[in-house]
Amino acid sequence: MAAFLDGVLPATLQEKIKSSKLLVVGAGGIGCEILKNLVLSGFPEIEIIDLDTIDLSNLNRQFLFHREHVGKSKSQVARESALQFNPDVKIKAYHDSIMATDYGVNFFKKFDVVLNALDNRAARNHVNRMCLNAEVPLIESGTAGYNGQVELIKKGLTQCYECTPKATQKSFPGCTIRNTPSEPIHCIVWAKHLFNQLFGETVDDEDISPDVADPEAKSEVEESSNGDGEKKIDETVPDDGNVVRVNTRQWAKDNNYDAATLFNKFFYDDIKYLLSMSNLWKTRKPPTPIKWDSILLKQDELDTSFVRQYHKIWSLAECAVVFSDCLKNLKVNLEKLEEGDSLVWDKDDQPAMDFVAACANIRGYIFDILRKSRFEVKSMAGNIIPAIATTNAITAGVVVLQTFKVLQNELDKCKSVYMRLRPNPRQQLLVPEKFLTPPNPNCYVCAADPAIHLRVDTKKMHIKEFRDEVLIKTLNMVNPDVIVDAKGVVVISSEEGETECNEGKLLSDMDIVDGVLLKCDDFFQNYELSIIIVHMDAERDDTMFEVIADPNQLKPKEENAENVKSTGKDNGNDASDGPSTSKKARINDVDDDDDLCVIEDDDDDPSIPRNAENATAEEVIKATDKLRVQSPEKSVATKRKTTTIDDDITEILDSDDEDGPTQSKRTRTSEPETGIINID
Ligand SMILES: Nc1ncnc2c1ncn2[C@@H]1O[C@H](COP(=O)(O)OP(=O)(O)OP(=O)(O)O)[C@@H](O)[C@H]1O
Ligand SMILES: [Zn+2]
Repeated sequence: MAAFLDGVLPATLQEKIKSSKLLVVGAGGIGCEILKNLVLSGFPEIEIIDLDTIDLSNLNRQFLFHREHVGKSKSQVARESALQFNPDVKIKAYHDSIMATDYGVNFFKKFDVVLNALDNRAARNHVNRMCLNAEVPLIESGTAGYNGQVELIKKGLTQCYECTPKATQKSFPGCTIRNTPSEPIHCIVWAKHLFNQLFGETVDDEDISPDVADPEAKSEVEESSNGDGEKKIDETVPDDGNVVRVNTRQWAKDNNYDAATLFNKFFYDDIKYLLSMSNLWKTRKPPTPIKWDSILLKQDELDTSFVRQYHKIWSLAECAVVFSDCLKNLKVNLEKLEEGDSLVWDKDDQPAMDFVAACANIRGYIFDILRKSRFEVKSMAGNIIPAIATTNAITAGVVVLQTFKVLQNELDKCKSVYMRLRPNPRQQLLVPEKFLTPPNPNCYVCAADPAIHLRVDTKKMHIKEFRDEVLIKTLNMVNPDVIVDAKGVVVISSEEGETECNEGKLLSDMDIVDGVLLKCDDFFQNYELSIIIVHMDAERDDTMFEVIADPNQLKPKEENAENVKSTGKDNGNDASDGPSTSKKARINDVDDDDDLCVIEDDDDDPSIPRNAENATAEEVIKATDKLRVQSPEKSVATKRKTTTIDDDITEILDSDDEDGPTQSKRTRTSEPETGIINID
């Protein structure tokens, strides 16, 4: 084996390698490369886990997989392919989620090093906690287009994955999505919401009907709204004034998902209603409602080969054909499921993707917004930064080099490394961090006695929401137990059914009010957290809750807002204070499935140093936080509801920095990056 030839690796390292056992988490773009490197480096015992099967779109960069493997388990095929390089290696493959309860702390303790090659935060957070508990060094990695990052996470020595706040999801005001779209991405988000309303898991914040509570239109619609300012999609049939109160899915089912009926509802009736909100159109171009019949004739003349021309911008009639076909297919797919189950939108699912491309473009025609090809819509809707095979390969190479250092106990040399597109003035493409970043004493995961403040309207939040949205979705617990500290009352139990009766209660019903201390415990993650409740009276559209890790952040709302305004920064973003920026969430924000996204320049973000020469060491640390960054600024100006599309990334800028990586937080654009690998 090449790596064991004398002179390739030092003899001492060879010895360490021979007696080590590694876990690779994820067998995708980076994971496959890592596995290949490990096998070629002579590692004798490797375990690899991945929950997914191989997709056609993986083949352009995941070289352990070939066409005949499509549909098969990633981890198992990766194992088989890697064994061809070296049949003597013992590789154990698991086709499973690393978050499954089978993989507890003892499972992690078996390994000398864990190598993460994941694509989502939930799993990254979880592995972070398990490795901290098991006291196993974790090498965390990620790529975004041409940028990549590798870092060591070692309990007590370095920052953990959750020491600094994560990137916030790019969010759009709900009214923009529902009433006044102006960019293709607004139409795409709306179309994804429509998919969920009709076929997926429905989420209140993903309503697609006109929003009469839009502050801009408020005065004129106040009288006509139903008191709470909301106007449900299903309540509007303006032509005949007949208000039908059923939910969207039920309404579509009752109409047998008839293309003409649905089309007229979403693209004619609702648009007519929007037009009636005349305030909205005083400074904007009004939309043009479209009737199904008006495009029907043109549909018959179509040559349907356009459907697979992914770079073509479909005409209105073509969109209507796709809309109609997808409705039929998706309806069949939905009917195959058990009653109550729903479809999950997936960019790689043909009808789901086609549906979103067609609906987004129809809305584009209505609002005179630039139309996009299916290829572009896929890129934007799937939050894809094209994965670059070479970045993955380089990143995986660095992961294995870091593994060597860990095995040789040279932890001080394991500084984070950033991959960049062009060399810096020092001719570096791989830019090392200057020092190991120490743990954050306020981290709500790796600090000695982690505690957070939770600002919440205790009279509005139910126990179930508290568990699902705060503990599971935001704080990443898997199966929490919660007791009121002073009284020992069990609020949430991890035992099934034990506290079901509490789920519908409000926090205040259970005496969880301002100042109360809750003890939360996730047995599986071996994670204990104290939560101190801070009551706030939430107004409509206010943030549902705020997680505050740094008590200094616990200032009156107005004061905080002022700070944000006056400095132009979110004051809590100081990495030295850790996840001090409050983590804010609305009930039903979309989940952050992927750490990568479609990007756009965000040159105005003043909190990001452009040039390391001008940046203090802290600023550089702050800016070089990997694929996780800052919480959102408190929105002081807007009362509009927001909706989100997936994540944000931190990207290394090609600046003239002398000293190290400078990163810029980027957000999405309508234009894919250059150098795209065709994802279809
Ligand atoms: N909880 C988890 N347990 C195990 N594996 C996971 C978990 N979450 C994600 N993964 C795996 O991590 C891998 C990440 O690889 P990568 O980023 O290349 O994604 P991909 O799905 O292969 O590609 P793409 O998302 O670009 O289509 C995927 O194979 C994914 O299945
Ligand atoms: Zn931490």
